[in-house]
Amino acid sequence: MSTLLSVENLEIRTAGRVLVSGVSFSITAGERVGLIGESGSGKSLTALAVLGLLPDSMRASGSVLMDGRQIVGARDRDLVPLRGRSVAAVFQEPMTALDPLMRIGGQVGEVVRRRAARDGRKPGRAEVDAQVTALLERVALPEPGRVARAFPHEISGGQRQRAAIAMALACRPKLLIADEPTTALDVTTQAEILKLMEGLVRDEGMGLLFISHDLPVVATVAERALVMRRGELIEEGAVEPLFDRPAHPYTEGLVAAARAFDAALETAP
Ligand SMILES: Nc1ncnc2c1ncn2[C@@H]1O[C@H](COP(=O)(O)OP(=O)(O)OP(=O)(O)O)[C@@H](O)[C@H]1O
Repeated sequence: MSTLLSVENLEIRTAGRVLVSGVSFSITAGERVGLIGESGSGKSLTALAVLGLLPDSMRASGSVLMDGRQIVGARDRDLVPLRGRSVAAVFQEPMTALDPLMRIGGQVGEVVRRRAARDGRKPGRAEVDAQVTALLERVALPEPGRVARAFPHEISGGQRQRAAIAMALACRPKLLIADEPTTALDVTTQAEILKLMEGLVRDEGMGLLFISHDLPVVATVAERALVMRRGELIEEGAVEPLFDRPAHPYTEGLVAAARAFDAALETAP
């Protein structure tokens, strides 16, 4: 399998503080990888570095090769074509991806148009509308026609996240980065969206970098997991052996905490 993303010795600093250090990993085409670790361990910054979206106050060094292009040190305008075509992202709060003043259909349609323009095509209104409906159906949104006409505040949080996933899918990226995409949702919606994402990524043959502090969630979607602690990658491996027989005491602690939480849920009245 060809390497889609290769991160080598990534370091991220701000104002003399090292936030991420010595992080190296790679993702092959179509591979689903989880990135886990407690809050503040550097997961989101690592994802932002891959997207070339670190805040101006931060400096990255090392190498991030996305689809053969170097992200570290690249100018923003050189990264624009890469975003969408090679990599797209879904974040915890879908409103980060959605414009509150634009109808859902218009927003998804805009991505469809941009994607077509990249291939040198200019689809007509009917074709764009048909693709928007197909995408909204693909993410299992009920009544896609109504959702397309709705503004973001007129649909539920779970439906907004499905719309954000539809926009990411419309780009047809080779790698999808999902940063805690279900954390803000109730447990049932969370399970539905995880199942949906896992199926979509598998069907489309996309790579997935799925970030979460929640081990069972990562085990649902990923084949391999990376464990971060205090800005460093401390363990990685196939999900099942990693969770069944963690080598690092920190991973062991994460697993034990997840098990204790599950047990508490089962015994709850
Ligand atoms: N804009 C910023 N300026 C300064 N420090 C920051 C900034 N963003 C994050 N950090 C720090 O960098 C470290 C890593 O943060 P990051 O958001 O990557 O963690 P995380 O593992 O994604 O946590 P969470 O699960 O809570 O999102 C933390 O110590 C955090 O306080």
